[in-house]
Amino acid sequence: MKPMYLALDFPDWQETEWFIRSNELQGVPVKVGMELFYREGPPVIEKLKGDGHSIFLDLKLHDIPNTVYKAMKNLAKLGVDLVNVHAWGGSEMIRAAKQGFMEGNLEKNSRLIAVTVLTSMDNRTLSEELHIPVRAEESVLNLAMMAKESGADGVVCSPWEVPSIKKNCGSSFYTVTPGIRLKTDQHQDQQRTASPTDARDNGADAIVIGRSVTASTEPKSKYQQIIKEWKDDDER
Ligand SMILES: O=C(O)c1cc(=O)[nH]c(=O)n1[C@@H]1O[C@H](COP(=O)(O)O)[C@@H](O)[C@H]1O
Repeated sequence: MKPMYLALDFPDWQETEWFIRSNELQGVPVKVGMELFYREGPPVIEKLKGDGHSIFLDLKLHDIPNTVYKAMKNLAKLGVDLVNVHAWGGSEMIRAAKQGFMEGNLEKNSRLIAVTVLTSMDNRTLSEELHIPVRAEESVLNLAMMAKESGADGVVCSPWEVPSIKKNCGSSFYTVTPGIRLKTDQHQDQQRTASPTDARDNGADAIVIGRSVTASTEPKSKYQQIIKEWKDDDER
């Protein structure tokens, strides 16, 4: 089954562990982001791996190529499924990240992916604030093609951009889609949102789900509801 990564956006390990255990989510695929990693560091990855979780380590590296190369070499040694950089760091930075990733990577099945346009941004953010003269879909596709050319194994994008990425970058180019919300959910700071069904129907390879589950009054049943929508018909 295609993975659904649960975003463990919690302040520390204690709260994370409590949430996983009390909702019987032991062993599900998880995403570790800046909040948890900056507090707990690499040991949190070892703990989660020891508990059987596959991991998307989301630290979105974005710096000069040499710094990203060295940082990625260290991150790759943690042996996670997915690790990411910002595509806006440019082709040279992504190539450097790939070099570090390959030198440090002990798990041959892991992937380096590039974040295109954050799902919290819309066309207005791009045009009015960042002075980018193209719409989000076009910017995402340009970044995806550049990332592929530079050695990335896939991208982070919204589900709506997956079909054009697959068409232009090939079906094996991996697409991970956050900004997932059920129709009745709050969108919070997300702009380019989609439902798990939309993500599935658009051909996303993995989804990321956070607050719709973690901030829910009934996280366990919400998780089950979302994963049911995400599964292919023949897996139901
Ligand atoms: O790289 C990411 O994971 C990411 C990229 C992006 O464009 N948008 C995005 O929301 N994310 C992450 O995906 C998660 C989404 O969380 P929720 O909005 O709570 O579902 C957060 O941990 C974000 O940091």
